[in-house]
Amino acid sequence: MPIPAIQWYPGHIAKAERQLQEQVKKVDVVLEVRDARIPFATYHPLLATWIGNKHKLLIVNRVDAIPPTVRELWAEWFVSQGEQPFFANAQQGTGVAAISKAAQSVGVAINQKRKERGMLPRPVRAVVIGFPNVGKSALINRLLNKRVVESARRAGVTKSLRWVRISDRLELLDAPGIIPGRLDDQAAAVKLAICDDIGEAGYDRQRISAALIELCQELGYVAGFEDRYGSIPTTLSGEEYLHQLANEKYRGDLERTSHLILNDFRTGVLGSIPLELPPKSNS
Ligand SMILES: Nc1nc2c(ncn2[C@@H]2O[C@H](COP(=O)(O)OP(=O)(O)OP(=O)(O)O)[C@@H](O)[C@H]2O)c(=O)[nH]1
Repeated sequence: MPIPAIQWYPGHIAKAERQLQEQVKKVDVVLEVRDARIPFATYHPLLATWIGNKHKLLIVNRVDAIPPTVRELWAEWFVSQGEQPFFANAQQGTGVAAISKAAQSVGVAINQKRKERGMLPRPVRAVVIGFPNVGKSALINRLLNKRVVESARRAGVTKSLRWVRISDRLELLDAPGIIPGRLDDQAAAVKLAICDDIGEAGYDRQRISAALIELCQELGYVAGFEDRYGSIPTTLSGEEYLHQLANEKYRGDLERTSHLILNDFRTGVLGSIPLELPPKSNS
């Protein structure tokens, strides 16, 4: 498969990294959101350095977009790595109460220390961070129980910092921290593009939809293609299938067909499709 041309802007990345680090500095606990379809591609290798020894909660969002069996595999794998993941559907609010509770419980230890120093208790401070489009704003809205942060299918812009109180024990930065894309990993970048986590201007739609087809072949999630388009991309390459479908549906219009496939994947029309699976354990 040819390597798709993802374009990056180093200046923007440096600025986003600085902003994120500023936000992290101001809080006690970081709520890191990843996309359940691509938990690895929505992880940034420098994140641990940025977070330092602050508390972190790992939120695997869009759990509705993967099959329950795959969710279980990820749960086991994260636990084997010493992480305690919280699975959520921030759009519907599923799993959000447990996240709020876990964030508030971080405050217990903090206030115990404050008490020992003769200080009054204060709410624990948190920030939601993650790659674009993973569901940060939707999670913030659910935590706040109201719609104050704009949540939309597009790349976001961080606004000025403001605290919002969730309870007398928890305060949240109202602007999510955006983790900038990864320059160094093309395979991850392709998955981010497939999942709409990179602005459309940054990639070639035909190549990305061909890559999606091949990932579905590799992982064995092609049944939805048959239901939707009447054929399964088994023996064809991603590009060949794209051409075949374009000829059948849109008189060879590859752009339109690519748009259709990507949109069908993103909206779940092709079914629950994970684009990554956890590594198999050796035991
Ligand atoms: N199916 C599903 N959709 C979700 C979920 N969480 C968020 N979404 C949708 O995904 C889209 C992006 O969500 P946002 O909350 O705007 O994502 P974000 O991370 O704040 O995005 P940026 O502002 O680009 O950084 C919206 O259309 C949400 O409704 C989820 O758990 N499941």
